[in-house]
Amino acid sequence: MAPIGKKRPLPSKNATTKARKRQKLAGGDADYRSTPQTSAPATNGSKVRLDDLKWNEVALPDRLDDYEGFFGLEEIDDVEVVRSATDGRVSFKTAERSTAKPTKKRKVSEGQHKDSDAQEPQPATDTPSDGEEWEGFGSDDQDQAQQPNVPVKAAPARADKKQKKKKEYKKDAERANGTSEPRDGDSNPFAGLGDEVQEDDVDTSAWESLGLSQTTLSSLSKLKFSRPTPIQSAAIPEILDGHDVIGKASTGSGKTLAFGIPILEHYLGSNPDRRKASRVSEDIHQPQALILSPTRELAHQITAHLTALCSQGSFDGPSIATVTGGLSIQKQQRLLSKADIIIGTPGRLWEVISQGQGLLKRLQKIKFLVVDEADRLLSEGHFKEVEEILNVLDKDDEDVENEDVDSSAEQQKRQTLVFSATFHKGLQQKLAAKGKFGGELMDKKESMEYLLKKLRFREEKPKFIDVNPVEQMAEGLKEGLVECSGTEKDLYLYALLTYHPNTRTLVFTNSISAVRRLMPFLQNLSLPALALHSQMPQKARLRSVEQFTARPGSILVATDVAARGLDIPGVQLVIHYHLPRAADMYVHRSGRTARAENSGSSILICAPEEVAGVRRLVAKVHARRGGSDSKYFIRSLDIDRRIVSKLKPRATLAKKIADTENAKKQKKSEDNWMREAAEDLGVDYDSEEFEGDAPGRRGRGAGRRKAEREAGAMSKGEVQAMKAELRSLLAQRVNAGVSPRYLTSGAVDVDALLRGERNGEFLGEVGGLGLEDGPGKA
Ligand SMILES: Nc1ncnc2c1ncn2[C@@H]1O[C@H](COP(=O)(O)OP(=O)(O)OP(=O)(O)O)[C@@H](O)[C@H]1O
Repeated sequence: MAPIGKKRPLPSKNATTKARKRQKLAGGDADYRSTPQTSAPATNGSKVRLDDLKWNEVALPDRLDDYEGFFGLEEIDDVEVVRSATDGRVSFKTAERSTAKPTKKRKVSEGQHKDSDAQEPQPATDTPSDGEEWEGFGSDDQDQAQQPNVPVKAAPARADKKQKKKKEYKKDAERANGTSEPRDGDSNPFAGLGDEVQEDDVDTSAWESLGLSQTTLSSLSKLKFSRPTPIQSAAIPEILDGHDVIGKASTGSGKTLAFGIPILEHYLGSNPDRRKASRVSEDIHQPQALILSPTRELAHQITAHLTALCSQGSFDGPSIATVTGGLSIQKQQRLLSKADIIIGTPGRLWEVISQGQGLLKRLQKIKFLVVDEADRLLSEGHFKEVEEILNVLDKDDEDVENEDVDSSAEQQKRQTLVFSATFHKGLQQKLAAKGKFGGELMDKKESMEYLLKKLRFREEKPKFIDVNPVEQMAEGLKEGLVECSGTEKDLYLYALLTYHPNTRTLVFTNSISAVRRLMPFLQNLSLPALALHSQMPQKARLRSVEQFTARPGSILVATDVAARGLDIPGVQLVIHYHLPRAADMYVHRSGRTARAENSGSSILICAPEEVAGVRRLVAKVHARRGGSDSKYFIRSLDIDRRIVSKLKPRATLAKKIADTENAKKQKKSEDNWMREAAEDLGVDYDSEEFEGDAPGRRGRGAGRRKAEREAGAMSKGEVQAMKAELRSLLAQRVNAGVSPRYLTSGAVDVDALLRGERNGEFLGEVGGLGLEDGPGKA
């Protein structure tokens, strides 16, 4: 039998019904009435009052919503439920000796609370008639009650442990909030000095000058964030003072909490009784903040960061709705109806707003509008949707359906927070002009100035905070480039990955087709590669990020959809397989490593003809930091070509297998498409006739087509033979020819490499990148 469960008491709805029940009970036929009503220990097998049983709160995963109404569910061990044969009423017998203890809450079984759940706490010493309205299970509860004498299953020990831990958290937070009962010795002003800091907590005195609440400090302490980052120190007080803020700080420097903490503070301030607020209200919420993100993954990540911050304390945190494409719109709409904070990508957000359902009106009353990765959101690509969202946020009264909002007054209240690690030149200049945008700019619809104007800062001069005007790359980042011919990029990628076994690596390409091509290539070489690009189904995208986060040595091959904002701990290496198209993108891609004061490496793979351009691009990024006279020169990594040549046969074979399989897949889907088209037209389709080298069909791409055809024409047996050959190559040791260090199974034999010898010999001279210290140390 399942443990008996009951819900956290809800407020009484009907006092009259309650009184009626009492009367009925006074008539005296409920079994509990025969239970001795004392706090003395119940003896083995004795009947006990429901309230006197040892209820344990069921541990549920930490989350912010109410877990489908199951928060407060309690269960109990070692109790027998006995149903009377005469009147069907049930009573409870403790299977073992237990001490009845008074409880503060009413103990109500699910489905039974409608009248009784608002009763005042009843001590165990109450007389039977005092406030007892438990009537036993009614006939609706046949499943549970029809089986007398079935022992209740023991609650898992893990739940007890978690429960204990939760209580500790709660106590800490209550102390932090000043809401707990005074502890022994609290009357002594020095009593706290001797207290040991909880194992889970860190000293947060460095945050104190920012004027945060004890609740937030307690959460930060539990997150082990002992001090604010520079952008947090600079931005939080300004935001708390009600200013619009434009914040610029390098990648991985904590910008999310720079706006997240003030939003939490606002939430705490406007909901002094958080428990009540979230329990009682079934009403549609008024969201307080709207956070715009350029990518779905970043939106989910911001949600995760804010959830982590809000789930540390004892308060009921804000309800957060993440509104991104690719996931159920209905579910998101449901979440939106009770959201305090909305985080979304412009496309889906616009779709939801356009469907009506009152979201628009509520969005017009938000207190914070956050534009994260602003230079991306305010540039082409997202321009249209952001513009539309900003338009409706500030729509004039007469334009809004059923509008009853004084929009200009509401706009005055909204704070606008704009954050990014990079601002393109135009945007930065405009932002530096601090909100002074002329009316004539309204004509230039496609201009950034127009959008900035649309942001409608509440102040003429938003606070512009640039914490790293001379340093936009993360401090712990090492940069280098590897030069190779254009046709050898795959081989050099393999060489770099081979040199960094068990290293969480992000490989950036400029196209989805490159991701699709590289995936089977790397997987054939037994490398743990995962894909991420915008044409993958959203669930697969999130799964890739999840697996990449969970598996320390994995490799994520991605387009620039992963370049911005993604905060995956322990990314040690970023490889630019294709060169970034712009300097800003180089900053963001490279910023996926060396985050939050960690170190990491960023390596560009370039063809000889690309080197000059790359040097210029990287110098441009660094020029901003060093002034005009200190030109940054990115180093070439001198890879040991002997090792690379030893890797070549396996790379070539892996590529051939991947190409063959791709070509076969492609041919199949093309064949299907052509056949269907032919059927529609009512003509015969002969693939060979169609593919023949008809005169005049030669030209651009003919060579590639021929190679694809050949690859696609390979028999299954031939592919199997290639796979067997690759397997045997991967199993062989690759002798460097200079010392006994070997590469096996697509990964470096780390033990051999680390046996007192410098790994630098593999890559040649790689000083400056830290690679000579061995894999994972970069
Ligand atoms: N005060 C702090 N102390 C220690 N770690 C922190 C602090 N604030 C944030 N972090 C952590 O630093 C990491 C990077 O933060 P975040 O993702 O906000 O960076 P970002 O500046 O937004 O980067 P990007 O520009 O790439 O989006 C996160 O893992 C976050 O949990």
